[in-house]
Amino acid sequence: MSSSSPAKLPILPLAHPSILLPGSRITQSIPESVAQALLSLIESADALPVVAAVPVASDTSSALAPFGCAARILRLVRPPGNRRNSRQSYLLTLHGLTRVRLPATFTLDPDSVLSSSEVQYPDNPKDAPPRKVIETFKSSAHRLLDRLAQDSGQQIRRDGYSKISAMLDDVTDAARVASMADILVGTVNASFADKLAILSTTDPEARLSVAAEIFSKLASISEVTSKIATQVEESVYKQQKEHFLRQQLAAIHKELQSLSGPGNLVNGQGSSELDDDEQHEADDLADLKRRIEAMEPGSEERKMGVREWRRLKRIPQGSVENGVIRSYLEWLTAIPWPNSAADAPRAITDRSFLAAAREQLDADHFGLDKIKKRLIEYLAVVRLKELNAERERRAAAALTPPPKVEQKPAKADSKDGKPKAMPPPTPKPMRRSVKGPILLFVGPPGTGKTSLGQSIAKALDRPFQRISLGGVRDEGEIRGHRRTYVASGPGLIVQALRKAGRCDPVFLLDEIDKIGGSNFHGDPSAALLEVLDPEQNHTFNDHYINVPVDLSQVLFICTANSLETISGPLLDRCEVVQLSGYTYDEKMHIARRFLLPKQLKQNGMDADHVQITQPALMTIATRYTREAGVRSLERAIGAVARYKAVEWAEHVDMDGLAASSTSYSPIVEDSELEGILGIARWDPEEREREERRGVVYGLVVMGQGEGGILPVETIAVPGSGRLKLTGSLGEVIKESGEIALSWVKTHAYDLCLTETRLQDPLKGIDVHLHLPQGAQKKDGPSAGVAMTCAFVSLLTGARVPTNIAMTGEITLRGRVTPVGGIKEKVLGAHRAQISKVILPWANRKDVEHDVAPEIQRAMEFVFVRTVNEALEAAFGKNTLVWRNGLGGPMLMESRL
Ligand SMILES: Nc1ncnc2c1ncn2[C@@H]1O[C@H](COP(=O)(O)OP(=O)(O)OP(=O)(O)O)[C@@H](O)[C@H]1O
Repeated sequence: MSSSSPAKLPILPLAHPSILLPGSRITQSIPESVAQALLSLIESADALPVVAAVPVASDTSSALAPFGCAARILRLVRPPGNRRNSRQSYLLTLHGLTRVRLPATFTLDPDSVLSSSEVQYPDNPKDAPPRKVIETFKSSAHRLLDRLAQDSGQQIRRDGYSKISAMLDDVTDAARVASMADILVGTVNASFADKLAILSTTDPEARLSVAAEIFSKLASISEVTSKIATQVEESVYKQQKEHFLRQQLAAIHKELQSLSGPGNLVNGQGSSELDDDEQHEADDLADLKRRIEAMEPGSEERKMGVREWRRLKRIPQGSVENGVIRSYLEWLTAIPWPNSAADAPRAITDRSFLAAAREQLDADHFGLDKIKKRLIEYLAVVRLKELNAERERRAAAALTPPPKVEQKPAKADSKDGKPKAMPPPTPKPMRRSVKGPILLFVGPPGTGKTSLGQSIAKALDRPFQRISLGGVRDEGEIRGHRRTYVASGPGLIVQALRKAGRCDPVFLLDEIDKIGGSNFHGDPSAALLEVLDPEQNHTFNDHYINVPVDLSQVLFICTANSLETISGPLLDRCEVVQLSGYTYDEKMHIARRFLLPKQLKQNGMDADHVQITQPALMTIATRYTREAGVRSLERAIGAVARYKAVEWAEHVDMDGLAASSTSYSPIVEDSELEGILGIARWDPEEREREERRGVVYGLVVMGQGEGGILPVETIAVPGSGRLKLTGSLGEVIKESGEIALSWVKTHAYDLCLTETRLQDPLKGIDVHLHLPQGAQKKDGPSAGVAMTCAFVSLLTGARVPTNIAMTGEITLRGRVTPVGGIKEKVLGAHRAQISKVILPWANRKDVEHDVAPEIQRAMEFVFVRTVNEALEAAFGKNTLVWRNGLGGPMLMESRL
């Protein structure tokens, strides 16, 4: 850059941030002293005078910028008369001509007004700026002008920007394009710094580049600003619209309410507490927020809660999605998470805990000594683990330094939903590991499985929840359904956890033998496996909640009626505790001590109002019910109590309370039972048990785990020696039938059924074997002895007395092998008033250990090793005719 043609011009400082560019105009107010100096300049000059308008470089000092603009004075306006003395009262309009440079040595004299100084006019270079630079400049200028035209609300402004745009196109002279840059930068809303940069750039090519940059920057800012403005506008519009519609809705409701008459108005003011739902809504939301804030900082559940809370805030109220998120958050915050305050430890560590637990079990249940012993062992293990965990916790607490006093508690999320910075987390207390093995109570209905579970919960002082799994076919019932499903919700486990309100309850998983296996709804028993597995259940995944739920503190107890349908892996995780049913003696005690008082209380009576005699109670147990447990017995006692309640109420109503109660007798005699409970279901003489050829009684355990007797019926029909089996028999029991018949055929000659050893005893006949009680599926190896006896009875004509029942399996060689369920079977036989039981020799120990002494005394047990011994025990000594060693028949006493 070269400088030439120095000239002397009066220097006019422009107050910051005013700046004048060549080709532009500016109007400024100036103090009177400056105006006077300018006026004298105007008067002394021939034409309109020129001054150098120099900007003040910053607002902090009065130093001038090194460049200014030579400007012609266009106008100087004197203020009206009354304001003549005020400062800055003159208005000066200047027109910028060309840029000037102040000498480096120039300093402004504060005392002189409008001092003159030498200035230099920078030379224009000979070469015009290159085309490319001009193109870039023009396109960025067009982009900015278009943007400004778009953004401006007034038509006149839009027209102005379009005209400038057209003018720019018209300028083809490369030398003039640089002055266009000055004019445009002066026109658009460029900053002081940008304008100063343009003023200080004397080289036209460089000036075009700087101007292009400024235009691009301004266009981008304008674009972003207008985008944000549109977004804000849209959201405000949406909110306004929603608010407006809600107002309208409220108004419509109000109108409708007033139309439906004053009957609906409460307090005569036309509004009820039901209308005040906005307040409730706000309260509910505040409550929800509080509960999210109370969650453990940094935990998965809290993160999920915060995320969903933010979504809830974004979604308009009343929408379906809003409801879905609300109910999800209700669930999420209602689950007792491990840190929840309700998680109070209890006196399990007390020295008296086990004694108290024993008392509790005795107070709730009669008998069941072995089971109670097992439960006390179980509780002792739970207690020991708790004590160990406690000790470890203390040791860990002693090692970790105490938290600093100034540390503030975890702060809630801020109003805008953004989590505030968390203080460093305090060390987490170690999780208590109070797990014992998972108990599985197996036994017939009504034997106290559920109530034992309740007693354990009471002893541990933990909430008890019963989860019924009978008939659960869908995995979703255990694990919950994903939120994408309509009306989805959490599964049974999470529901129970919420009801329990603590994270360490006792859960009784009832009837796990009735849970469905794998099907197209998933595999519920596989889901149960995850629940019960201590390795996995600290991160149980409920599909609805979708945050790992810790079940490691939950004590699980399962119940089942039989073990047969429980899947192997599930059984593997449980420790089986067998309950077998009660003897009549035990039932009498349970009825007197527990069932009768309970039923009297439930029916508003007491022991003075109803007294059931011992024979009457025995009759209820033996003739009105015949079950392993005591549920029907309890029901029957309840029916007696209700009957007496009606009698008592009628008596009181008629005679008044003061009247003598001679007409009302609290005693319930044996003879009255038929009038109260109807005809007894079971006949004491067991008439239906007829002693017949080909029929014997076997012993079975039914599907519910209940023991009983089962007739084995056989008949001979014309045929060709085949065996026909009916009665819903399984494979194993069918095989028992085949083996029994083969044994009889092999020994037909010895039993004098045939003349020669090779003769078939079934010549011309088929044997049909039937096990009645039709619909029940029967299987299992225990009917071999009974079937053999039935075949022998059929073919020889000898009969087995009906007071005899038998169980045991046989081999082809005629040995009797042991079977299971002896206790249940013997109890069932006792209930059915069987007096003699034939059992395998190997089951002797089971009877000695498991069968109550009073039953052992009341019944005769015959233990047999071979089929021959069994036949002798069944038919009686010397009843059957056995061929003697010489081949002739050995005549014996016959019952034919
Ligand atoms: N040994 C007992 N002492 C006192 N009451 C008992 C005893 N056994 C059972 N009961 C009572 O019998 C009733 C039925 O018992 P419970 O409901 O526990 O049976 P359950 O074995 O769970 O039956 P289900 O297999 O059908 O679920 C309860 O009222 C219970 O208190």
